Amino acid sequence: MTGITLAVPSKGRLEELTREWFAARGLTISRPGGARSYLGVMDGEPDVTVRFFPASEIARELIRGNIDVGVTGRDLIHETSETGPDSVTFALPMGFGHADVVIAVPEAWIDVTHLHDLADVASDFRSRHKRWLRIATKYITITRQHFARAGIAEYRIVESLGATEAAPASGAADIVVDITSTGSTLAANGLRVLEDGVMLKSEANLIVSRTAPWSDAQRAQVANLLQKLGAAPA
Ligand SMILES: Nc1ncnc2c1ncn2[C@@H]1O[C@H](COP(=O)(O)OP(=O)(O)OP(=O)(O)O)[C@@H](O)[C@H]1O
Ligand SMILES: O=P(O)(O)OC[C@H]1O[C@H](OP(=O)(O)OP(=O)(O)O)[C@H](O)[C@@H]1O
Repeated sequence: MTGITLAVPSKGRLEELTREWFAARGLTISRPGGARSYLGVMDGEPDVTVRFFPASEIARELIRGNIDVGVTGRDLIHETSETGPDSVTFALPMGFGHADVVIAVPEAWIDVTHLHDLADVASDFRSRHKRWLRIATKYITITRQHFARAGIAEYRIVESLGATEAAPASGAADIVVDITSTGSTLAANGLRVLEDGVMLKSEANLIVSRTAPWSDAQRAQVANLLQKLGAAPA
């Protein structure tokens, strides 16, 4: 195997900003096969194969070592696996895709402002309502880790694949863990972030796999690409 793989987001909010970011650093990514093709080219860099993947798959494949360098949100590396952050190097924050993974409760819960209040609520649910506090989220790993560190065990996760913020109003869950940037989706759904409820601050990052089995030539190619992008060596 020669050459290295750079994976960039194929859709969504990170796609265009990623390509603009590379272009601003003199490395133009093109998609010769059109928007439905998953193979790209970096002009003037024959050693670099560009692949377009969904942001979450980029996180998974960097951790597995199937791609060498990738662009995705920090949140997705933490969420994909507990050991995700140890399996990669965050080489460069890219200055876009800023968002926080937060714990939010219904605005009506006026006495619940901090995580320790939530711990009390969780026990109350068990003793008074005879059921678990339900948390709607797609951030299962991050939620479990954070709640375990906070010593809260009395809850259940309701896995949500979209419109997470609607879950408390619809009765599908009591509170949510989700990503937010402007806060407008939470506000529109009558939810408020706990004062100590930011679990993770995320932004798009240039990320290098630590598990990819590189030859010396590939290691040099990765170093060369990082240097051109102004990133620290991996
Ligand atoms: N509102 C937001 N503002 C800024 N960045 C965000 C926001 N929501 C998500 N992100 C960042 O963008 C990443 C990808 O989100 P996005 O919803 O575009 O993913 P996707 O993989 O394209 O979509 P899908 O989840 O539908 O497959 C998130 O993991 C996060 O890092
Ligand atoms: O704080 P805000 O600026 O309101 O952004 C937060 C919203 O953005 C993301 O959703 P997205 O726009 O990707 O929609 P989706 O969940 O339907 O993919 C996220 O899941 C939140 O719902």
